[in-house]
Amino acid sequence: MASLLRSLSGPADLRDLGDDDLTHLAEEIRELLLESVAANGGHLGPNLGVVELTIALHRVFDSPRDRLVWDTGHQSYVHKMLTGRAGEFDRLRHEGGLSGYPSRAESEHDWVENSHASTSLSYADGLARANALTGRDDHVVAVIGDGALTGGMAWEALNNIAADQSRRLVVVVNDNGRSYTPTVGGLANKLTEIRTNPRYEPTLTAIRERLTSGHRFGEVAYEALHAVKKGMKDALAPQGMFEDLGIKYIGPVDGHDRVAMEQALAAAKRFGGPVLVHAITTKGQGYDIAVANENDQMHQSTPFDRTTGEATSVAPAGWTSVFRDEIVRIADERSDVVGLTAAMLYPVGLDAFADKFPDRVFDVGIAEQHAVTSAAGLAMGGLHPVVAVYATFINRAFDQVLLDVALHRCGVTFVLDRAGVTGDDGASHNGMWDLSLLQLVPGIHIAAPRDGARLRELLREAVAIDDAPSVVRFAKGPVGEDIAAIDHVGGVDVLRRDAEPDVLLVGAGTMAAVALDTAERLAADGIGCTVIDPRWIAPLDPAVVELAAGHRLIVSVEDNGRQGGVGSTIACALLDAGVRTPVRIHGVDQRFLDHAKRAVILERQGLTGPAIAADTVTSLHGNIARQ
Ligand SMILES: Cc1ncc(C[n+]2csc(CCOP(=O)(O)OP(=O)(O)O)c2C)c(N)n1
Ligand SMILES: CC(=O)[C@@H](O)[C@H](O)COP(=O)(O)O
Ligand SMILES: [Mg+2]
Repeated sequence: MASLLRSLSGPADLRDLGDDDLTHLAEEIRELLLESVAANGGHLGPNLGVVELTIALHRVFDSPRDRLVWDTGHQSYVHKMLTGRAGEFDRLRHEGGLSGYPSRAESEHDWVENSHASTSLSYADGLARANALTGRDDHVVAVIGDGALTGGMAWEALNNIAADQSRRLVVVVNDNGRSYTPTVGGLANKLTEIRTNPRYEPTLTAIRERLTSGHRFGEVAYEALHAVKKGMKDALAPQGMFEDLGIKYIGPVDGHDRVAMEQALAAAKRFGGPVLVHAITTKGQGYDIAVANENDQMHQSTPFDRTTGEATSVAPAGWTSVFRDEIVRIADERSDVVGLTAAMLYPVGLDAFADKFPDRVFDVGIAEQHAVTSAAGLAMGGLHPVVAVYATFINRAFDQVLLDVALHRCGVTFVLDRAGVTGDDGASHNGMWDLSLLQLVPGIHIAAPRDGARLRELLREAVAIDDAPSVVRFAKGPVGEDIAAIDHVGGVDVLRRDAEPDVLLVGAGTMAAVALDTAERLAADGIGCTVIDPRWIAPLDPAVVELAAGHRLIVSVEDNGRQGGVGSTIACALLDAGVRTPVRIHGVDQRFLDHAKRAVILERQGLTGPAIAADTVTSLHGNIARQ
């Protein structure tokens, strides 16, 4: 790591640095970002885009007295470097190393760990109210991206923030025009209009040329004009949207011009009421390969080669690619099928569908609640929507699934990618709640495919359901080899059947492979098993209860929280049927998991063949002893 960055112990040290040092510091920060993300993976584009903005923030405001809240938090690496953690970036996103998001355990400068977008303004509203009520005259600053600003919560918060003109609350909109892909919607269009106002640039250039043509004074005069640059933008690019709300607007400001940013932030700080600073930045700034990357400007990178920007290891085909291909085949056959994404067209695999049928895939911005209820409207209008989101993000749209889709018996299919433990992105990104939440929804159909073949089958079965919500959920990462069934009982696939089996192993989704591995290990101990994959978690197939009755122990395995998951459902069904076979439920502990690789967390959680086999032997002997 370079020297100046190493010399900083905290944000206060920034205030003694001169312009040249600060310019050099920005270069060192970009070098460390490239070095650490190339080695470890992470959010390169977003962080390269906020280097000057973050330096300016920490020079104008006094963290942690002044609270700085980062929306989504994926763009907080620079903040971490400037708050004493630059030396830890060699272990970025490593287990026990630096988290890729703010972390209260890491620093007093960090406030919000939740990586779900559009929450920062609500936190800021609460913090500012608390300051007012407790007599603190400190500032609250929320940094929110243009993408996160398309989330409904952000506007609920702005409505409240604007209600009280006495609160010292600064909203910094980091407007780079992108979520992963370009940000969409009317708001985005307005921001783009402000950002690219044709009248502003030529006028400013003309003034710059006139002032600096040939004499020294001109340069000084132009520099002095620097501070009023924003005023000219106000005049030339009217900013009514926010000021009509009652929030003072400052900008647009060049987010890579640290001096301009500091002047705008200082003006905002002096303002003493709710104020919005509109910073214009470029995602990937300083690394041309990122800036030029059309898909996502290296929003989220796996380890890569800095000279080419190419991933250093090519991951095997993942679940998403199976979905990406099959949904296009389905769309070919069914013109009523449409797709919805919440600003994640490529990550959820709807890009091929959108390429072939651009009028049938809708990007609604980071607005999952809207996506779900809009899908209900699409279904009422005679279409069959497929809403593709990461499993953890469906949490915030639970009420919409329950009362906008299911209550009206709308045929909407939810494809939940990244279901189960994801690992690297910390507690709020694990998809460990969807089975527990969605099994509460009356009439819902939930499928958990065990392999690519089953994903294709179950996706087709799901889109054929036109009178209820259907869900297909699958994990992050590579999809294993297809696992053929050797028999079927009702709608349940039998994957293994030993002679005189003692144990019924129920493997849900990706855990079917773990269940088979467990059975192999138990067989070596002379314990026979039947291994089944229910395919549909909800409604639970009665065959599971029938099969359970013929065994001495039921062992369920799932990549979901234990509370209210598959195992709970099976145990409840056995109780209801008066089947007294004991049940062992293997799932994810119901707690927030620190970041680590998915495989490491699954191992820690005992969701492996060896661990489950050992527990089964103990339980079986225990049960034999009790009977
Ligand atoms: C509720 C929710 N949905 C989706 C995501 C996935 N996601 C993470 S960052 C991001 C784009 C954020 O764009 P923006 O707010 O403009 O920040 P930028 O990356 O451009 O700095 C998305 C969609 C999320 N974190 N939270
Ligand atoms: C913050 C953000 O962008 C997350 O959505 C995360 O990066 C997803 O990562 P994966 O797409 O690698 O699961
Ligand atoms: Mg953005």
